[in-house]
Amino acid sequence: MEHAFWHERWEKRETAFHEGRPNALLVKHLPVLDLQPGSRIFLPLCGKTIDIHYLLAQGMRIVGIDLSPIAVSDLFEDLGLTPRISEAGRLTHYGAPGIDIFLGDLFALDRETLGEIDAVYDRAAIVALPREMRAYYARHLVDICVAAPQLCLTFEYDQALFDGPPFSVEAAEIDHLYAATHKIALLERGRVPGGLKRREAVDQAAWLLTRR
Ligand SMILES: C[S@@+](CC[C@H](N)C(=O)[O-])C[C@H]1O[C@@H](n2cnc3c(N)ncnc32)[C@H](O)[C@@H]1O
Repeated sequence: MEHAFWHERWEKRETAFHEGRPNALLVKHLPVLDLQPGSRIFLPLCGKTIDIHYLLAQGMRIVGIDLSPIAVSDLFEDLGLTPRISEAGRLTHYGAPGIDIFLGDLFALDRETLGEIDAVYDRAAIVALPREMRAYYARHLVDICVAAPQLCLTFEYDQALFDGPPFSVEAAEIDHLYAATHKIALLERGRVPGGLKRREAVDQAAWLLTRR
């Protein structure tokens, strides 16, 4: 999607993707990432997700990136933290103890700026992007995230039923995008409780991607 699309969503507060509680699949499957307190976990396209509050409460350190200044300032306000704000090349860095958030385009985030990470958590990130951008997204993550394992959550439904985002990302696409670099394990697949956009026939899947 164009940047303007997302800026407009945040300005109009059309943020139905934002969950009011920690994501159930994250809570269930976080242990597979085998992280320790102090581990640094990267959330691409992080918005102001409550999952960040949850991961901080587990003792994790967070690094995230989002395009929207509204999302980033809401996130720090919700956390009750006052960030230190500085330039980081084409991005702006918002930092507080245990948390680094970059404001700007994921594709402008390089490996050095991201720093060392222990895991990647993709929730509502790959599914937020149209098909042609997903290949670019996956290649970029592989490039900047080096050997970190990834917990990736996807939706699967008949794309003819409605337009994304969120888009349907089927198992074959995960395989196509990541099989060359990662071992891929399906942790769980099941119906999305309540469906999506008033459609019931939507599944969600949780994938563990570990670097070969
Ligand atoms: C569907 S929302 C998901 C947010 C969050 N992961 C969550 O679970 O609530 C997608 C987010 O990606 C951000 N975004 C879209 N394209 C981006 C890009 N190229 N770089 C950084 N952030 C982007 C949007 O501003 C939006 O907050």
